[in-house]
Amino acid sequence: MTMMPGGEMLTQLWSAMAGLMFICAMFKQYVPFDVQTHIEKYTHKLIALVYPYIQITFHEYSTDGWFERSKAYTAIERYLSTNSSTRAKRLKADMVRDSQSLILSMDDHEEIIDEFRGIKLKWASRKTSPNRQVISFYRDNDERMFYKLTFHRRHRDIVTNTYLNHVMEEGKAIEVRTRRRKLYTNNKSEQWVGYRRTMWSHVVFEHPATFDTLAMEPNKKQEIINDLITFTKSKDYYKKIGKAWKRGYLLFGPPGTGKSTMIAAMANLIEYDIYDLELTAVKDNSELRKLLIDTSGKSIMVIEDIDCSLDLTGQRKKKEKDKGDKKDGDKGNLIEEEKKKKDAEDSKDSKVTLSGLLNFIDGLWSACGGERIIVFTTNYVEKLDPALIRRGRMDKHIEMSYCSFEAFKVLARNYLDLESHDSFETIRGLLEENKITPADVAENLMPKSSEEDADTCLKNLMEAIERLKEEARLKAEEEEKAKAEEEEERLKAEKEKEKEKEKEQKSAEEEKEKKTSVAEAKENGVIT
Ligand SMILES: Nc1ncnc2c1ncn2[C@@H]1O[C@H](COP(=O)(O)OP(=O)(O)OP(=O)(O)O)[C@@H](O)[C@H]1O
Ligand SMILES: [Mg+2]
Repeated sequence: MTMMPGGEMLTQLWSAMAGLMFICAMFKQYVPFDVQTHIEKYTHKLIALVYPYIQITFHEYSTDGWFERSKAYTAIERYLSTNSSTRAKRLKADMVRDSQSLILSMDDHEEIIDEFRGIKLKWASRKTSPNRQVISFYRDNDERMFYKLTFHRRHRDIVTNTYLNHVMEEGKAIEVRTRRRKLYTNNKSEQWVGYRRTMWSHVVFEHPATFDTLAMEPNKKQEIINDLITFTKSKDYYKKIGKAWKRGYLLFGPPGTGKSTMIAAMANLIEYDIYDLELTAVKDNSELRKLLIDTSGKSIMVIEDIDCSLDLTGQRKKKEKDKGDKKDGDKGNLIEEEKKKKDAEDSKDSKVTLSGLLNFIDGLWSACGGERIIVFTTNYVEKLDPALIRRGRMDKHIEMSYCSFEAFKVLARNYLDLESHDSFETIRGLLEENKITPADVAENLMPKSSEEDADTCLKNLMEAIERLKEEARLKAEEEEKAKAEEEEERLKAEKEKEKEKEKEQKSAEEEKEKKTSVAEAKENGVIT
């Protein structure tokens, strides 16, 4: 046998390929289309007889031209991004929408071998050639990507029943880990976001609060962390007990005690999106349901100041009354008040009822969309209907209260990097005697200029607490005085009343006497 020189062999290969391509072109041009389809069909059947492999394709966009990127394709992309980045030689880097980091995936026409329970599976990334006869309104690039999975037919069952599920779950988990979380809020009407109409609009959620920075009793904090983590891992448990995978938290306490901060810390801990539901902007119960259906899993649904949004009887509250109630609360925040006033005006058009809200929390629809946490916040827990906050609806009631010494220590560590200080004991005493919110403590601990150091900030805090103490004393005195005055007024009024009564009695008696003497005179014949 004579060996062909390398160059000559290559030339022959090229000419053979060119010949094949020429035949293909002729075939496509001169053989009628239906004959071509027949020939293709039988060729596939013939190949299937001798070729022992099964192929599954996953297209990036579904073939009916719909614009949504296939969820399966996205999950596979993420799954392969961890596998392919170590094995494939050519990778493409992409900043995929909603992701916070670069995604490395197989480049076009690249292939990798994955292994699952000893089975080898081949993933290939391919591109369909553009169909020039179809005019696309949406995408300027008609090339469609797809993944092709090839495996031996004896593994059909394990691949279709187990492996593909594994790929989807892994892919989704990677997506959750790498995605940017979102903060949604509801609008008054639907609008286009990307390719679909929705009532939610969103921004990237970037709140820095964590449970480390949250000032609270350590035990209570740990209990909440454990509760949240257990919840996220309890899919099978909830299924077993036949309960929708959701959990309700009621956060209550005075303004500035960290309720909103806690929600941000929760979302950061379990990496969920937040849906901040503005109930006053929801037209009616059916719109509320629509909003619920339009949320994704792994989300925290928040309704802030629930007492201001819904009356217990199902009718909206008169804001003026509410405003009066809040006068003695220390929520002196004008902007907040303005906002709430506006909400109250808006709420006049809203017909969401208490039963609508209860349905929203644990009706049949509440189970759709995967795991969900519902959080209500309120400053006045006693005003809420017991039905709304009963266990099972709001599973965990968390009181956020005034700053304790333990909570202060967290703030001192965060704001001043202090673990201990001479003044801590004095501050402990002051905090035990006085009610000051963590928001006020935090404000005093924050240096206001570069000259202010930890000592100055702690001094500021102590002075602030002393001032508060003095204010509270004066307020108490004033209240006492007002009470005494009120009592005096009441006594005076009572006396007046008594006098009036006596007077009336006296005149009645006089009248009676007069009548009796007239009668007697008549009887004696003095008067006829
Ligand atoms: N427990 C806390 N830990 C850390 N920071 C806190 C805490 N409570 C309040 N703060 C600080 O005070 C600010 C206001 O707190 P936040 O908005 O969470 O209070 P809130 O309880 O939601 O009040 P409101 O009832 O008025 O909505 C926050 O920006 C945060 O910096
Ligand atoms: Mg708040």
